[in-house]
Amino acid sequence: MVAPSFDEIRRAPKALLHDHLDGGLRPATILDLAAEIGHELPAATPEGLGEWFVAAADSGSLERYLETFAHTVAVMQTADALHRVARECALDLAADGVVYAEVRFAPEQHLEAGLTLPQVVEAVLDGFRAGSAEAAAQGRPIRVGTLLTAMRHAARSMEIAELSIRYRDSGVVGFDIAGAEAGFPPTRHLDAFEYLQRENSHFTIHAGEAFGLPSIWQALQWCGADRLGHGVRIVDDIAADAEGRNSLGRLAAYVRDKRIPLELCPSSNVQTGAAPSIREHPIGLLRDLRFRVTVNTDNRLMSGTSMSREMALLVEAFGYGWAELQWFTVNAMKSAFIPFDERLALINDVIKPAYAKLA
Ligand SMILES: O=c1[nH]cnc2c1ncn2[C@@H]1O[C@H](CO)[C@@H](O)[C@H]1O
Ligand SMILES: [Zn+2]
Repeated sequence: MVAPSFDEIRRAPKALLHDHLDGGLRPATILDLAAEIGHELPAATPEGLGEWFVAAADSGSLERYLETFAHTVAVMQTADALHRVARECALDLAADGVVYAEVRFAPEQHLEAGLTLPQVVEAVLDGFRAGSAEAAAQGRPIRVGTLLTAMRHAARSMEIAELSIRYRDSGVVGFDIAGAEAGFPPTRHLDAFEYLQRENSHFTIHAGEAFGLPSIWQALQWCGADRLGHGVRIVDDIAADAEGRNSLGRLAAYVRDKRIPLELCPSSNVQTGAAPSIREHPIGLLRDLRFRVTVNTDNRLMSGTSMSREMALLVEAFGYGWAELQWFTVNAMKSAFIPFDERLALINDVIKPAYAKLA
């Protein structure tokens, strides 16, 4: 078997469930926007700035990794800036061969210059629409769904959940909580999750990244999350016996039995210290055990990565071929928050025919 090359992976259709809008700006755009508002940056060229983000995020701790977002959030405070960033996000993902993406951001972080929450959401949704239309015109169709994130240390999750329902027919497909995990358990936002369940809505929760099993357990069994953002620490509930057979604890078994999607983000996990290296990333074990594994970018800017690069890293580390790459892609599509018939159409009309040709 010849390993899929980077160029081939770029051409293959890919599905992405976990990507932060404020973690994926083009460095040149940050420079432009910062100049307009007089925001001081740690580097003066696109190359230098890109390298700075990766180096600063390469910190071994989620808290320090998150500090780098101060610079991206600072330049995303006007409707024009939000529109530009969202438009470029759709174009960049489409250029990388992503055909379906759920992109998330926290509206509450974009109010510093006087925008209201609805204005923030509308600017981003418009930007995604514009970028997707341009990408389609260039022969690279992409469907972008938006997830609204509430910051777990703050107290606006109910408001943001309501916002996600208000815009559910205009491009918002779900809800999430993000930010530092230790000390901010999912149940802090239980009222928001219960509200969303009553609204028949979908949500994912960042859990099991910088904190372990209790966070995953709460996200699923108290809050009712449809998917786990990262969820990588579920391996703490898997043990190998003397013969090397893996046995699953009750929580890990539940996650696998219920086909709970894991939004794994290999490079990001190495940077925050959630995994020692790509080669030692639990994705290898979780795939072997047939958990519903998906591959994601998390923050393309902070990790200097793309969907194609994450897949290429896995091909290199684990010897994966087209069968595995198709499996990751179909898993993601099955786990998407858009309606079932639309997921099926992408799987059957776009993804499977393309991988059949590549294999
Ligand atoms: O991997 C992550 N874990 C937890 N929080 C994150 C991660 N990546 C980004 N954010 C946080 O989510 C906010 C909204 O997009 C970002 O501003 C960042 O603070
Ligand atoms: Zn994330």
